[in-house]
Amino acid sequence: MGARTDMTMDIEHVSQAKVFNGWHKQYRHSSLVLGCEMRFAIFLPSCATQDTPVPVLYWLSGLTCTDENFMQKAGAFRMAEELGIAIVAPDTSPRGESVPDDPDGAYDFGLGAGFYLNATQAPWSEHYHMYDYVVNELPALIEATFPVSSLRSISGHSMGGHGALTIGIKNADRYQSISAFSPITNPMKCPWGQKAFTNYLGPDQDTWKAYDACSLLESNGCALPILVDQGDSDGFLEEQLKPEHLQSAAGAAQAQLELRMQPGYDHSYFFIQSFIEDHLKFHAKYLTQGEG
Ligand SMILES: N[C@@H](CCC(=O)N[C@@H](CS)C(=O)NCC(=O)O)C(=O)O
Repeated sequence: MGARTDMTMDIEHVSQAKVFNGWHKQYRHSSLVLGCEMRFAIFLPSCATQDTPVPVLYWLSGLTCTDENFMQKAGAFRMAEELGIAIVAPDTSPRGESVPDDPDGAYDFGLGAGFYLNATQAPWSEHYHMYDYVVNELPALIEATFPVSSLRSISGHSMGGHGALTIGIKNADRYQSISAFSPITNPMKCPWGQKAFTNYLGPDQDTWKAYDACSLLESNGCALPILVDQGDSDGFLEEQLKPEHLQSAAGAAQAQLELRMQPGYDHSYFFIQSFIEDHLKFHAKYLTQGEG
Protein backbone atom coordinates (compact mmCIF):
# COMPACT_ATOMS: atom_id res chain seq x y z
CA MET A 1 0.00 0.00 0.00
CA GLY A 2 1.31 3.46 -0.82
CA ALA A 3 0.55 6.60 1.17
CA ARG A 4 0.80 9.73 -1.01
CA THR A 5 2.47 12.67 0.68
CA ASP A 6 2.63 16.39 -0.12
CA MET A 7 6.00 15.67 -1.67
CA THR A 8 4.51 13.69 -4.56
CA MET A 9 6.40 10.70 -3.29
CA ASP A 10 4.96 7.31 -2.57
CA ILE A 11 6.03 5.49 0.50
CA GLU A 12 5.38 1.79 0.82
CA HIS A 13 4.59 0.24 4.16
CA VAL A 14 6.87 -2.76 4.81
CA SER A 15 6.18 -3.94 8.37
CA GLN A 16 4.78 -2.94 11.72
CA ALA A 17 4.79 -4.25 15.27
CA LYS A 18 3.34 -2.88 18.48
CA VAL A 19 6.00 -2.33 21.14
CA PHE A 20 5.60 -0.76 24.62
CA ASN A 21 2.23 0.61 23.45
CA GLY A 22 3.83 2.48 20.52
CA TRP A 23 4.58 1.22 17.00
CA HIS A 24 7.72 0.20 15.17
CA LYS A 25 7.17 0.53 11.42
CA GLN A 26 9.33 0.14 8.31
CA TYR A 27 8.75 1.87 4.99
CA ARG A 28 10.33 1.89 1.54
CA HIS A 29 10.41 4.96 -0.68
CA SER A 30 12.05 6.29 -3.78
CA SER A 31 14.76 8.79 -2.82
CA LEU A 32 15.29 11.64 -5.25
CA VAL A 33 18.64 12.73 -3.81
CA LEU A 34 20.07 9.20 -3.68
CA GLY A 35 18.52 8.01 -6.94
CA CYS A 36 17.43 4.66 -5.50
CA GLU A 37 14.87 2.90 -3.34
CA MET A 38 15.53 3.29 0.39
CA ARG A 39 14.08 1.69 3.51
CA PHE A 40 13.78 3.45 6.86
CA ALA A 41 12.25 2.62 10.22
CA ILE A 42 10.27 4.77 12.64
CA PHE A 43 9.19 4.25 16.23
CA LEU A 44 6.03 6.24 17.01
CA PRO A 45 5.05 6.56 20.67
CA SER A 46 1.36 6.04 21.46
CA CYS A 47 0.83 9.75 22.24
CA ALA A 48 1.67 10.82 18.66
CA THR A 49 -1.46 12.17 16.95
CA GLN A 50 -2.14 14.91 14.39
CA ASP A 51 -3.27 17.11 17.31
CA THR A 52 -0.27 16.22 19.48
CA PRO A 53 2.71 15.78 17.16
CA VAL A 54 5.88 14.49 18.81
CA PRO A 55 9.53 15.49 18.32
CA VAL A 56 11.91 13.18 16.48
CA LEU A 57 15.32 11.74 17.32
CA TYR A 58 17.20 10.75 14.16
CA TRP A 59 19.52 7.77 14.74
CA LEU A 60 22.44 7.17 12.36
CA SER A 61 23.97 3.70 12.45
CA GLY A 62 27.51 2.54 11.80
CA LEU A 63 29.40 0.49 9.23
CA THR A 64 27.54 -2.54 7.84
CA CYS A 65 24.20 -1.52 9.40
CA THR A 66 20.71 -0.98 7.99
CA ASP A 67 17.65 0.59 9.62
CA GLU A 68 17.30 -2.62 11.66
CA ASN A 69 20.39 -2.81 13.91
CA PHE A 70 19.42 0.00 16.26
CA MET A 71 15.71 -0.80 16.24
CA GLN A 72 16.29 -4.47 17.12
CA LYS A 73 19.24 -4.20 19.50
CA ALA A 74 19.27 -0.84 21.32
CA GLY A 75 16.33 -1.36 23.65
CA ALA A 76 15.19 2.24 23.19
CA PHE A 77 11.42 1.93 22.90
CA ARG A 78 10.30 1.75 26.56
CA MET A 79 11.95 5.09 27.32
CA ALA A 80 11.00 6.68 23.96
CA GLU A 81 7.36 5.78 24.72
CA GLU A 82 7.66 7.23 28.23
CA LEU A 83 9.24 10.45 26.97
CA GLY A 84 6.94 10.79 23.93
CA ILE A 85 9.72 10.89 21.34
CA ALA A 86 9.66 9.33 17.87
CA ILE A 87 12.87 7.71 16.57
CA VAL A 88 13.76 7.51 12.88
CA ALA A 89 16.52 5.20 11.64
CA PRO A 90 17.61 5.54 8.02
CA ASP A 91 19.85 3.09 6.18
CA THR A 92 23.60 3.77 6.10
CA SER A 93 24.12 4.18 2.34
CA PRO A 94 22.25 4.22 -0.93
CA ARG A 95 21.24 0.69 -1.97
CA GLY A 96 20.50 -1.34 -5.07
CA GLU A 97 22.16 -3.03 -8.01
CA SER A 98 22.92 0.27 -9.75
CA VAL A 99 24.77 1.62 -6.71
CA PRO A 100 28.56 1.02 -6.85
CA ASP A 101 30.22 -0.80 -3.94
CA ASP A 102 33.78 -1.22 -2.68
CA PRO A 103 35.58 -3.10 -5.50
CA ASP A 104 36.94 -5.63 -2.97
CA GLY A 105 33.64 -5.91 -1.09
CA ALA A 106 35.20 -4.42 2.05
CA TYR A 107 32.82 -3.60 4.91
CA ASP A 108 34.17 -0.08 5.51
CA PHE A 109 33.38 1.59 2.18
CA GLY A 110 30.52 1.68 -0.32
CA LEU A 111 27.29 -0.15 0.53
CA GLY A 112 26.59 0.16 4.26
CA ALA A 113 29.27 2.84 4.56
CA GLY A 114 27.95 6.09 3.10
CA PHE A 115 29.66 8.23 5.77
CA TYR A 116 26.76 10.76 5.76
CA LEU A 117 28.43 12.99 3.15
CA ASN A 118 27.78 14.14 -0.42
CA ALA A 119 30.34 12.41 -2.64
CA THR A 120 31.94 14.53 -5.34
CA GLN A 121 34.01 11.86 -7.12
CA ALA A 122 32.83 9.44 -9.83
CA PRO A 123 31.42 6.85 -9.66
CA TRP A 124 30.30 7.55 -6.06
CA SER A 125 28.89 11.01 -6.75
CA GLU A 126 25.87 9.65 -8.64
CA HIS A 127 24.21 8.07 -5.58
CA TYR A 128 26.22 8.72 -2.41
CA HIS A 129 24.47 11.84 -1.05
CA MET A 130 23.62 10.64 2.44
CA TYR A 131 24.22 14.13 3.88
CA ASP A 132 21.42 15.67 1.80
CA TYR A 133 19.23 12.64 2.45
CA VAL A 134 19.53 12.82 6.24
CA VAL A 135 19.47 16.61 6.57
CA ASN A 136 16.74 17.46 4.07
CA GLU A 137 14.92 14.75 2.15
CA LEU A 138 14.16 12.29 4.95
CA PRO A 139 12.95 14.86 7.55
CA ALA A 140 10.73 16.50 4.92
CA LEU A 141 9.20 13.09 4.11
CA ILE A 142 8.82 12.15 7.80
CA GLU A 143 7.22 15.48 8.71
CA ALA A 144 4.81 15.33 5.76
CA THR A 145 3.75 11.76 6.54
CA PHE A 146 3.67 11.13 10.30
CA PRO A 147 2.25 12.96 13.36
CA VAL A 148 5.60 14.53 14.26
CA SER A 149 6.74 18.09 14.82
CA SER A 150 9.76 19.80 13.29
CA LEU A 151 11.68 19.56 16.59
CA ARG A 152 14.59 17.24 15.85
CA SER A 153 17.67 15.90 17.59
CA ILE A 154 20.34 13.63 16.20
CA SER A 155 22.38 10.71 17.52
CA GLY A 156 24.38 7.81 16.15
CA HIS A 157 27.04 5.16 16.58
CA SER A 158 30.57 4.98 15.19
CA MET A 159 30.29 6.10 11.52
CA GLY A 160 26.80 7.27 12.55
CA GLY A 161 28.29 9.13 15.52
CA HIS A 162 30.48 10.95 13.00
CA GLY A 163 27.31 11.65 11.00
CA ALA A 164 25.41 12.95 14.04
CA LEU A 165 28.27 15.21 15.13
CA THR A 166 29.01 16.68 11.69
CA ILE A 167 25.37 17.11 10.69
CA GLY A 168 24.41 18.61 14.06
CA ILE A 169 27.39 20.98 14.18
CA LYS A 170 26.66 22.20 10.62
CA ASN A 171 22.91 22.57 11.13
CA ALA A 172 22.44 23.98 14.63
CA ASP A 173 19.23 25.67 13.44
CA ARG A 174 17.66 22.31 12.47
CA TYR A 175 18.42 20.28 15.63
CA GLN A 176 18.03 20.77 19.38
CA SER A 177 20.81 18.49 20.63
CA ILE A 178 23.49 16.01 19.49
CA SER A 179 24.70 12.74 20.97
CA ALA A 180 26.90 9.88 19.92
CA PHE A 181 28.17 6.47 20.98
CA SER A 182 31.76 5.60 20.03
CA PRO A 183 31.88 8.19 17.23
CA ILE A 184 34.60 8.49 14.59
CA THR A 185 35.52 11.95 15.85
CA ASN A 186 38.33 12.92 13.48
CA PRO A 187 37.88 10.95 10.22
CA MET A 188 40.66 12.94 8.50
CA LYS A 189 43.10 11.32 10.94
CA CYS A 190 41.97 7.67 10.95
CA PRO A 191 42.07 4.81 8.41
CA TRP A 192 38.26 4.43 8.04
CA GLY A 193 37.84 8.15 7.36
CA GLN A 194 40.89 8.52 5.13
CA LYS A 195 39.75 5.65 2.90
CA ALA A 196 36.20 6.99 2.65
CA PHE A 197 37.13 10.63 2.13
CA THR A 198 39.83 9.87 -0.48
CA ASN A 199 37.33 7.91 -2.54
CA TYR A 200 34.17 9.97 -1.99
CA LEU A 201 35.75 13.46 -1.90
CA GLY A 202 39.09 13.12 -3.72
CA PRO A 203 42.65 13.82 -2.60
CA ASP A 204 42.27 17.53 -1.67
CA GLN A 205 42.08 17.38 2.12
CA ASP A 206 40.68 20.89 2.34
CA THR A 207 37.37 19.43 1.08
CA TRP A 208 37.45 16.82 3.87
CA LYS A 209 37.17 19.45 6.59
CA ALA A 210 33.46 19.95 5.84
CA TYR A 211 32.85 16.41 7.13
CA ASP A 212 35.28 16.23 10.06
CA ALA A 213 33.78 16.98 13.48
CA CYS A 214 37.06 18.28 14.93
CA SER A 215 37.68 20.62 11.95
CA LEU A 216 34.08 21.79 12.06
CA LEU A 217 34.30 22.61 15.77
CA GLU A 218 37.43 24.60 15.02
CA SER A 219 35.81 26.57 12.18
CA ASN A 220 32.14 26.78 13.31
CA GLY A 221 32.07 26.10 17.05
CA CYS A 222 28.82 24.48 18.13
CA ALA A 223 25.82 26.08 19.80
CA LEU A 224 24.14 22.75 20.60
CA PRO A 225 24.73 20.55 23.67
CA ILE A 226 26.65 17.34 22.86
CA LEU A 227 26.73 14.08 24.84
CA VAL A 228 29.24 11.36 23.87
CA ASP A 229 29.65 7.93 25.45
CA GLN A 230 32.75 5.86 24.64
CA GLY A 231 33.67 2.42 26.00
CA ASP A 232 37.29 2.12 27.10
CA SER A 233 37.47 -1.53 25.95
CA ASP A 234 36.36 -0.65 22.40
CA GLY A 235 38.73 -2.37 19.95
CA PHE A 236 38.49 0.59 17.54
CA LEU A 237 39.19 3.25 20.18
CA GLU A 238 42.79 4.23 19.50
CA GLU A 239 43.10 3.64 15.78
CA GLN A 240 39.73 4.89 14.55
CA LEU A 241 37.71 6.82 17.15
CA LYS A 242 40.06 9.17 19.05
CA PRO A 243 37.63 10.82 21.50
CA GLU A 244 40.51 12.88 22.95
CA HIS A 245 40.69 14.78 19.63
CA LEU A 246 37.02 15.72 20.00
CA GLN A 247 37.55 16.78 23.59
CA SER A 248 40.44 19.11 22.63
CA ALA A 249 38.53 20.58 19.69
CA ALA A 250 35.43 21.14 21.83
CA GLY A 251 37.51 22.74 24.57
CA ALA A 252 39.16 25.13 22.11
CA ALA A 253 35.77 25.99 20.60
CA GLN A 254 34.09 26.31 24.03
CA ALA A 255 31.45 23.84 22.89
CA GLN A 256 29.17 22.13 25.43
CA LEU A 257 30.56 18.59 25.17
CA GLU A 258 30.11 15.97 27.87
CA LEU A 259 32.40 13.03 27.01
CA ARG A 260 31.90 9.99 29.25
CA MET A 261 34.49 7.20 29.12
CA GLN A 262 32.67 4.04 30.20
CA PRO A 263 34.93 1.40 31.77
CA GLY A 264 34.84 -2.12 30.32
CA TYR A 265 32.41 -1.45 27.45
CA ASP A 266 33.19 -2.39 23.84
CA HIS A 267 31.93 -1.17 20.43
CA SER A 268 28.77 -3.28 20.30
CA TYR A 269 25.05 -2.68 20.72
CA PHE A 270 25.42 -4.16 24.25
CA PHE A 271 27.17 -0.87 25.06
CA ILE A 272 24.51 1.21 23.31
CA GLN A 273 21.74 -0.71 25.10
CA SER A 274 23.41 0.08 28.44
CA PHE A 275 23.30 3.88 28.01
CA ILE A 276 20.58 4.60 25.43
CA GLU A 277 18.13 5.71 28.12
CA ASP A 278 20.57 8.42 29.25
CA HIS A 279 20.76 9.66 25.66
CA LEU A 280 16.98 9.69 25.25
CA LYS A 281 16.55 11.64 28.50
CA PHE A 282 19.33 14.04 27.43
CA HIS A 283 17.57 14.76 24.12
CA ALA A 284 14.15 14.99 25.81
CA LYS A 285 15.40 17.95 27.89
CA TYR A 286 15.85 19.91 24.67
CA LEU A 287 13.04 18.38 22.61
CA THR A 288 10.17 18.39 25.08
CA GLN A 289 11.07 20.59 28.02
CA GLY A 290 12.31 23.69 26.21
CA GLU A 291 15.81 23.73 27.73
CA GLY A 292 18.68 25.07 25.76
N1 LIG B 1 33.79 -6.30 12.53
C1 LIG B 1 32.60 -5.64 12.09
C2 LIG B 1 32.96 -4.21 11.81
C3 LIG B 1 31.75 -3.40 11.59
C4 LIG B 1 31.15 -2.94 12.89
O1 LIG B 1 31.66 -3.14 13.99
N2 LIG B 1 30.01 -2.32 12.74
C5 LIG B 1 29.38 -1.71 13.86
C6 LIG B 1 29.29 -0.22 13.59
S1 LIG B 1 30.92 0.42 13.24
C7 LIG B 1 27.96 -2.25 14.02
O2 LIG B 1 27.11 -1.60 14.56
N3 LIG B 1 27.71 -3.49 13.54
C8 LIG B 1 26.40 -4.05 13.50
C9 LIG B 1 25.86 -4.60 14.79
O3 LIG B 1 26.60 -4.77 15.76
O4 LIG B 1 24.64 -4.87 14.83
C10 LIG B 1 32.08 -6.31 10.83
O5 LIG B 1 32.90 -6.71 9.98
O6 LIG B 1 30.85 -6.43 10.68
